[in-house]
Amino acid sequence: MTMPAPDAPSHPLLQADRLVFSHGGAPLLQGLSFTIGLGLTLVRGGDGRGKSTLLRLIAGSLQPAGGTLCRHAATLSFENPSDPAHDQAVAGAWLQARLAPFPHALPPDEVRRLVDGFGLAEHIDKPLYMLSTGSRRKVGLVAAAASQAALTLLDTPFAALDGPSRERLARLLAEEAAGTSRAWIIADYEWPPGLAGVRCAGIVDLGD
Ligand SMILES: Nc1ncnc2c1ncn2[C@@H]1O[C@H](COP(=O)(O)OP(=O)(O)OP(=O)(O)O)[C@@H](O)[C@H]1O
Repeated sequence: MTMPAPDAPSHPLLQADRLVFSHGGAPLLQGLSFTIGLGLTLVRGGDGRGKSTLLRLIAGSLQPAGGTLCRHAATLSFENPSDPAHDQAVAGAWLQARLAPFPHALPPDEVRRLVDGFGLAEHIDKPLYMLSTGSRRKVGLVAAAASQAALTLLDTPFAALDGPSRERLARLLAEEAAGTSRAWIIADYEWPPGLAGVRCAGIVDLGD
């Protein structure tokens, strides 16, 4: 089921038309259509309804079996620092490498402010395998925020965060919700409580 965005986006950055996808068994997504514009869009759904799969389809790491996905965004950020393949990378160097392809990424002093804001200063010189799950996720959030990507995908972004980092993330996303340059897709079970009162530009509902 897809709920229409509250307002049709005036700058569609992504259009999905009758998407079909299966991991091999019964179809997980069948005839899913939606449009994503600027601000924050929620991809919501219960356990196993395909939220993460849809993000991977949008990112292009999976291909739909049917339908079309048209991305108009020039740049896309979808970070997964928890991937064991990144274990040996030093957090600061990993961040730098992740930001390198983004032409409008924040300058180093602003990245540093984000690192400090998420309480990561003491971890920035450590390899990722030494960081807690939450800290690894925060490094990914800093990369996503600092990329200034036109389209940014976040999978359950508040999960495993400490209180101050949840607040920092909520502030960041609240600012982005009011912004006019970036689209963010947040996959989660519901609109995160930390974003209560923040404008949701649209909902793609995968059901319960
Ligand atoms: N690589 C894969 N191969 C086979 N099945 C998969 C694969 N990835 C996910 N699935 C299955 O597809 C379904 C959707 O998974 P997905 O992770 O996209 O859902 P989700 O909504 O993000 O779930 P959750 O919120 O529980 O993480 C689940 O039943 C999952 O087990």
